[in-house]
Amino acid sequence: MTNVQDVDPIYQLIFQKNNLIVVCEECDGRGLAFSKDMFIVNNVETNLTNDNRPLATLPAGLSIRPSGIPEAGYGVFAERSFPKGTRFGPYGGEISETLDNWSYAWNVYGDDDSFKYYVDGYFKNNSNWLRYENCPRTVHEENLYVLQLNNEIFYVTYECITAGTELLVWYGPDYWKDLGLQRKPEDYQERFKEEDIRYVIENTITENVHQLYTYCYKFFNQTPFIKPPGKKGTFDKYCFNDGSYQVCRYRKCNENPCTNQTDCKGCEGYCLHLGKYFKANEKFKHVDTKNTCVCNEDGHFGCTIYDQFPEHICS
Ligand SMILES: C[S@@+](CC[C@H](N)C(=O)[O-])C[C@H]1O[C@@H](n2cnc3c(N)ncnc32)[C@H](O)[C@@H]1O
Repeated sequence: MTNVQDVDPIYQLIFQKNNLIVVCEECDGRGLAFSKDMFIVNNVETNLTNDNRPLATLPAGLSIRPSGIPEAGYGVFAERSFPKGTRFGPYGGEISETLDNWSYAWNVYGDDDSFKYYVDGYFKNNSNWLRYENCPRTVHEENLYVLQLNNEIFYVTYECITAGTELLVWYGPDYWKDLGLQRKPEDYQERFKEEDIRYVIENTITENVHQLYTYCYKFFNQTPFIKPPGKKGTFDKYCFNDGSYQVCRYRKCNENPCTNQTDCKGCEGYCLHLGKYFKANEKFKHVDTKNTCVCNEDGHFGCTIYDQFPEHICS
């Protein structure tokens, strides 16, 4: 049994206040300690090393589409609720000690708080979906906090996120020096009615929530995923089901039971999970590899500890 204090100083800071002891049985399989009260959203694993990589790593319940911030390019949106204290990540990218372009890079710090290296998500082929998260213009838009754990960068929600909200993380004071985007301690006080942002974080990770599940990805106008008509290739492609977007991994679309693979309307009775189809009553492992799920006749599936109706989270 390992006390969290031995594992990571940041967790010590977070959990000591709440007198929570995190033991190694509660590590997330990658050596990271976490509380059972923290909601972990892991990146989707992929072997892709081309520009589709960031989208292939996007967890269910999120989408990448044009940002609500003018001129900001793409952004990441919640497609369902995420409770406060939800941890996304880690941020993917090249580890380097120098940078040509700092727009997608985070600093990673050593034990003594000195700069260690950058994790740079500039190149899509070795990055992941977190590279698309934009920076809030004001403290009122901000809904994510950056957490470094064991040399990796994570984003944690410090409030409940409802469907349709763009996920926005403050890049830090240096990033926007020239554009004049800055934060003062008073801004946080006004927003959170607390003196110290750390206090807000400490109090986000105390909710005991059930892990949740959504069964399709949503992408909007993501050209890398649209396979040119009549062309062979390894692009992923869209399926349409009741007018909503779903995406199948092209490789796995061989398993698509539809006769026309771009039309999922004929797939009733099947469940789609991460681009794979399952027949009604068929059992399969969820992407987290822990939960057993069963496909229902209506095309939805239920998993051991997953709740299909997340609305209560923000109530
Ligand atoms: C880490 S990337 C975020 C993803 C980016 N929007 C994209 O489509 O690839 C950082 C870049 O996004 C844009 N960006 C992020 N937040 C912004 C904001 N509040 N206002 C304007 N541009 C923003 C800037 O171009 C910035 O250099």
